[in-house]
Amino acid sequence: MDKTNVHEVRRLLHYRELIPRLEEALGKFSRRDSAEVLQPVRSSVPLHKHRGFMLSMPTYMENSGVLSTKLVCFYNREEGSSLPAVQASVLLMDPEYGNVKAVMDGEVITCMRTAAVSAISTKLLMRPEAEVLAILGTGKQALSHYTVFTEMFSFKEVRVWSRSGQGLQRFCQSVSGPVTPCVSVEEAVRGADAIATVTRSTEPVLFGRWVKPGAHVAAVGACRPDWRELDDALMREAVVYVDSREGAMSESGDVILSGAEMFAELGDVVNGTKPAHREKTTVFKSLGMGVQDAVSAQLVYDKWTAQASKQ
Ligand SMILES: NC(=O)C1=CN([C@@H]2O[C@H](COP(=O)(O)OP(=O)(O)OC[C@H]3O[C@@H](n4cnc5c(N)ncnc54)[C@H](O)[C@@H]3O)[C@@H](O)[C@H]2O)C=CC1
Ligand SMILES: O=C([O-])C1=[NH+]CCC1
Repeated sequence: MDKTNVHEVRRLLHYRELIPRLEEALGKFSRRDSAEVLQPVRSSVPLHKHRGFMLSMPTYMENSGVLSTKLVCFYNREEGSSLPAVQASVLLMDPEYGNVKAVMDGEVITCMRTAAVSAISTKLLMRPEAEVLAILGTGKQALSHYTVFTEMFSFKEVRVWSRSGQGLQRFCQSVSGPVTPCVSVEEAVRGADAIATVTRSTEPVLFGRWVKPGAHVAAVGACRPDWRELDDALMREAVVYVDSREGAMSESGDVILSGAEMFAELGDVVNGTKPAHREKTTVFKSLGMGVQDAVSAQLVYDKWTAQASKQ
């Protein structure tokens, strides 16, 4: 991917503009009004030789005139591999003519929209008196989650854990605010009010017995039907919210293998059709949706064309 494109997307995309658009898009998606959002469950092609998957994520928003698809490859790389875990491109098309209007880098979009949606779940489901955030993992998603969570909330402490000491050190050096490095998951999450799991693990790393009652967990990794980040106890005890019921039923190992009940989509809470159980332990199981990429890419495109027309 052309680096100028990556920098351009990073320059144009800001959480303060992105978050309200994503919140609105989640609400539209959960209304299942096909003129608002048409988003089939994404298709996935295994890349066995390379321990990866390619996802194709088409989305049409008829009322908004947005037609897009994201192509994203993600990999279960060996620890220490210098190859990226996620690579993506987003295509924006004209729905009337079918021509491609823009092809843009999808890596920044994926990092930012995923973290922004976790921040929305946390805003809606975390207890108001929350003080401690724990982040499990120290990769790209961990960084975007740190950025948006510290921008949006005033945590007294942000704890971070990685299974790699080097990764933990790199993370602590690269963030601009305070952070407490932790040597174990238990140390990081005991007493935490909000927990973001952003690892490439395929086995549970977060166990219910360590989680403070009433905490909110934004679970971002484990995007395959046989991959886990959370254990059965946590999934069964918590009130579980998802981005898409259909998506979670086909892709989330944490949902499918635990047999946990999905209480609501996040969009249902945005729409006020399902309650936000802030008083209980809550899990938001994030898998990522095409509509999140569509509104992010449209925002980049609108800002880019507005700036270009002034020059
Ligand atoms: N829900 C969503 O919308 C999205 C989810 N993802 C998923 O989020 C996760 C993180 O993505 P990135 O930050 O881009 O990856 P990354 O490769 O930059 O970071 C992964 C982190 O997980 C850690 N890790 C790897 N294997 C582990 C294991 N077995 N146990 C514990 N930690 C382990 C690494 O040390 C690193 O800190 C991936 O699973 C990815 O597929 C990525 C994009 C969107
Ligand atoms: O929505 C997304 O872009 C992804 N979900 C899992 C890996 C990438």
